[in-house]
Amino acid sequence: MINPSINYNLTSLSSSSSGDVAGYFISRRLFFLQDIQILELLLALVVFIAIHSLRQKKHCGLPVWPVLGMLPSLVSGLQCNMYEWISDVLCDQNGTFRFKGPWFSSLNCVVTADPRNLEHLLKTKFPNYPKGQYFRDTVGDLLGGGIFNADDEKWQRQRKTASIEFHSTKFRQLTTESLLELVHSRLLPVLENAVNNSISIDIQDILLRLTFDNVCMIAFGVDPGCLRPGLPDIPFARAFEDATEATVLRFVTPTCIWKVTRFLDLGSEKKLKRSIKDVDEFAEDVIRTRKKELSIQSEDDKKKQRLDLLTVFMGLRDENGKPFSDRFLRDICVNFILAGRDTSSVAMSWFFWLLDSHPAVEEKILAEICKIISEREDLDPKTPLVFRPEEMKKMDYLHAALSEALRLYPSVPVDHKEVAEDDIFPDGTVLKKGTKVIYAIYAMGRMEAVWGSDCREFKPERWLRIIDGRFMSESAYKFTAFNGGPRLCLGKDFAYYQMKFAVASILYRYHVKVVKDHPVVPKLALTMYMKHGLKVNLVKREESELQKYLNVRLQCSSKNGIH
Ligand code: HEM
Repeated sequence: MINPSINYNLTSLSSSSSGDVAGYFISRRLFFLQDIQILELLLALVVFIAIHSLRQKKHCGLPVWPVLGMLPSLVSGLQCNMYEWISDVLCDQNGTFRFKGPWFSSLNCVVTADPRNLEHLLKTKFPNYPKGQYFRDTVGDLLGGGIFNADDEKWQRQRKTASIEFHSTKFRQLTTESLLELVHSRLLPVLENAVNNSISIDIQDILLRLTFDNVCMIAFGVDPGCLRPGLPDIPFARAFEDATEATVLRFVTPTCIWKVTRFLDLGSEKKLKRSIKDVDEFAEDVIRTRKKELSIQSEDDKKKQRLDLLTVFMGLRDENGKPFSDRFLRDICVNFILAGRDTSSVAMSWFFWLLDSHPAVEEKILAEICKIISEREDLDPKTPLVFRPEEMKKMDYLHAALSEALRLYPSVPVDHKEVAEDDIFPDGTVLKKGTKVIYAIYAMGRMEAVWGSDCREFKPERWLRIIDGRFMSESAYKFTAFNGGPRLCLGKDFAYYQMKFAVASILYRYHVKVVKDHPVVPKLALTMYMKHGLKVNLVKREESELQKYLNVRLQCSSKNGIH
């Protein structure tokens, strides 16, 4: 901007100093200053017009910059909470927008949170929306040909076999028994130790250890012991975590760059290579040992003893009638560990965080638990309380509260598909072959159009039938935390069972109080971890507190606690 006072002085000085050398120089200097100011003004104007004209190119409400596309908006979204940023844009754009990334990146995609589009891509036109080559390339080093990363027949074969296994009575028995053992002989003692020593704990870390031990039992039939006293550092668990973190980085790095870095064995690619090597060594060791064990067992023993996925797949043949390769067996197990490890534990962490600020919900959960156990005919107050499978089924309010936590904080916040042939979404979005489609599960929970004006509130009641208070499920295309259609989460029932069992066992014994001012933000990862974990203090429940809910008197053998 021109300063008007200088302009005024300029005119008066130049006119009053004609013939005066000093005045001449002064006036020249001031003219020079004026020239500079005009130049500055022109320059500012050019920059302003350039910026303005570039910014004028808006698409879906977001500025599109030359070369960079919408990247600057994404980067500013990343500074705060990326999932909130996506939610805001989607709410603004009625549920779908097209993201234009830099020309050199792989970020161009269509982002949607419209249930009609989700039903279309997950069910109606399922074959037209595979995981695709981009996803396979990006996660291939870690996941290989496992279920998460496979399409078509390769996926179908694994899905079918695993589905039969997951729904078999024996398998359910194995998983419930191993969970019971882990909760009662590892989780609760670790929590009790924290209470007795008055120490805060990171409950997300504890729950991750619980589900890691549990899923390794299911997948490999081995117990890594992450939740043993002292919470030891388990190299396999660490390698697994490092490998998933480094893999996620590939999604936000241009493909050509991470491929060159991988070739040169630098940075996160070096870390990825090393951690995958450690994961592979662990898997190879387990596979070798299992093969040896099976080779010296009779057929009858084999059937009786092991029900883990590794043993099941070892007994099968591929499409050529040959046993599966060790590499493929490794891929199957690694994929199941990824599927079952973080998802349930982060869901429980967000649940405990929400509960901390919703005491009325905690009261209702407690009332429900107590009502259920008071119906036991053989309730023995002297023995530690272990919830029974049939009791878990009756916990409708807890089921609703966990679903509500998952609606607001889905363990998989965004998911990905690729368009196989040109298509049009029900909302009219045109999709060219090869387009990447991101479905924003986190954003869906925040869309008024989907959940109503109270969508951001934590209200388990929205999941209950008014007439009898029983749990009421929702369409998988509106509540997509477990995916939907043919690729619906295979572990959904088990996950609910596991979460209800662990949460009920904890809440019955302790108040879980989040440490004051503990920062809670999601981490950018495949699964929605809390970036700083969840620091909590546990407070033992008094017997008198539960008395108001129980019809029967609980006599605790310990002084003031609940078994
Ligand atoms: C709260 C817990 C869980 C949540 C929110 C959850 C969510 C999901 C989601 C969103 C998918 C789709 C992923 C994709 O295709 O990109 C999925 C798939 C899958 N989940 Fe879960 N999951 C949970 C727990 C589990 C557990 C405990 C297991 C097994 C032990 C499991 C096994 C699987 C498998 C095998 C698939 C792949 C299905 C397929 O592609 O056909 N999940 N899950």
